This record gives sequence, C-alpha cells and structure tokens, in this order.
Amino acid sequence: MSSSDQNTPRGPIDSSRIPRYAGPATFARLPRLDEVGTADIAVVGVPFDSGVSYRPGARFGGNAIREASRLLRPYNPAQDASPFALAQVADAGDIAANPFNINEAVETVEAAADELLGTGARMMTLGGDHTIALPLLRSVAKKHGPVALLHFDAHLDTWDTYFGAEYTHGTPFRRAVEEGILDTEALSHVGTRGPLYGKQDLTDDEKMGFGIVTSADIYRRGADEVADQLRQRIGNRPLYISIDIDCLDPAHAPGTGTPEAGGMTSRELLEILRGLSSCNLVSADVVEVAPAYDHAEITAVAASHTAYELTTIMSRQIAESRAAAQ
Ligand SMILES: N=C(N)NCCCC(=O)O
Ligand SMILES: [Zn+2]
Ligand SMILES: [Zn+2]
Repeated sequence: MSSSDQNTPRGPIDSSRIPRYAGPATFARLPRLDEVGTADIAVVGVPFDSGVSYRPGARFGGNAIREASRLLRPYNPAQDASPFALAQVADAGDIAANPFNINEAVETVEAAADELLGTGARMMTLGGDHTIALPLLRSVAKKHGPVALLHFDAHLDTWDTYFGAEYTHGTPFRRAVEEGILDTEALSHVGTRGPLYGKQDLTDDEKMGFGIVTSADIYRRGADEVADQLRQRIGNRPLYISIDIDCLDPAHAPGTGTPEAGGMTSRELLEILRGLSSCNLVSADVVEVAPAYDHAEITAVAASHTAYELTTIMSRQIAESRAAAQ
C-alpha cells in the first residue's frame, strides 16, 4: 500500500522556508523513496550512456534534470492539478548500470524496473541515453502487455545495429517491435526530422507499424491538432511515452548528443503533452540530456518541465482511478 493511501502524500520541500537552492537535489525537491516507503510514481535516474553513436555525456542527464527541477512549483495551472498532492511522487535515486557491458546494463535496468513496477508504482525515468527505453518497455509490457508508444525524437531509433551491436541508442524501438512488446496498432514518432542513411529507413519503420508526425507537421498543423490525432490513435490503450530531448530544436535543447536543426519548440512539446492528459499513461522517460553541451541549463530546464507534465498526467489519472474505485 502506498503512503498516499493512508495519509496525504508527502510533497516537495517548501521553498518559502528552505531556499530552493539549498540541499542535495531530488526531482522537484520531492522526498526520496526511502523516506516515504512506497510511491505511486517513482522518479528514477539511469546514468548510462554507453549506447551512444556520437557525443557522450547523457550519463549525467538525470542529475542535471534534478538540479534544474528545483524551480518547479507544486501547482500545474496548464493541467489544473497539483501533481504531488494527488499522488505520492518520490525520487527513487539511480539505477547503477555497468558502463563497460551494454548487455549487462540492459539486464540491470530491466530488473530494477521490474522491482519498481512490482511495488505498484509508475515510472518516470530520467536518462541516460535512449538504449534504456528497451529494458524499460520490456518491464512495462510484462505488467500491461504490449503498450502503445509515443516516441518524441528527431530520430527514428528503429535502426538495426551499430558496429554489430543490437543494443544502442539508435535501435531500441526495432528491438521492442521484434520482441512483441509494443502494440503495433498505436506507434508514433513525433518530431522526426533530419538526414537519414537512406529512404529504406522510412520503409522499414513503416513496416514495423510506426506513424510519423514530423517536426514540420507540428509547425504547420499546430500542437492541438497533433495532440488530437495522437489521442485518437492511442484511445485508452496503456501508453508509454519516451521523450528524447533532441526532439526539441537545438536552440531549445543544445545539451544533447545528436542534435538536428529544425526541431519543435519546448512550448510545442509541453502543449502536445498537455493535450494527452486523458491518455492512460503507465510510465514515461526523458532521455538524452547531455549537460556538457548545455548552456545556462536550457536543456535541463526543458527536460525538467517535460518530466513535470508527464508526472502530472500520471498523478491525475491515479487520483481519478482512486476516486472511481470508491
Ligand atoms: N539520439 C538517439 N537516440 N539516436 C540517434 C542516433 C542517430 C545516429 O547515430 O545516426
Ligand atoms: Zn534522438
Ligand atoms: Zn532517441
């Protein structure tokens, strides 16, 4: 039983009493999981970036997001909700994965996710590079069956192998389709753009069942229409949202490993997410924040607000299903 079943959830440290820049950072200044016992939503870091094909550094992403999240406040007006009052959200710390053995790291992440999901929590994961989406999806599918996937990214990440390696940050979603852990009726990439290896990349991707909303589609059609279309495709299927921060334009997210020009704004990303607030979001990740290339925490701030919107969607649903069960 989560602590929020018994009493009101323990929220963030009050920034009007203890300055928000004081003390070690947890996500949004929330309590640690060991301080509350169990949580409805576990925010967990995965400091792993051995799967990258270009600039490394996403292993430091989770902690950069936690640092940048000190300024988040308890009420989210865009979704008219106080996410940390509706559900117990807690920072579960980091999953320690082997940086020298990708296959072992993938197993470690899956096992740790099994453990967290096994407590009844939903996961809000802070990456890490995109390799980690595969073990996270495996774990989520063990619990919910094949899930709908919304994948925000400049890239398809459905390539086959890199240097013969199956588990990399450019290949998690091809592996996931091969393993049958995704609901192929409801797969979408959002924010796709940039040069590919060949036209075949798109043909292969389409065969796997993915639909694509390009970055230019968002610019032309607007966030509301895009969110409506995605919502219709997803329906009430259990949904996983994976957000590679490089879905944003490098102007909005310079701190990432494989930047591509011509991306959406952080405003567009947040608005699309808010338009999905009625979806059955079972877990989510925000990955590929590489702070060494960041400036003035631009990327980490965008990522912290992205995780905040995702957490709000989950906590609203937790509160709604609790109310419906009473
Ligand atoms: N950023 C992620 N996840 N993938 C990008 C892979 C692009 C490439 O190496 O061609
Ligand atoms: Zn990407
Ligand atoms: Zn990616």
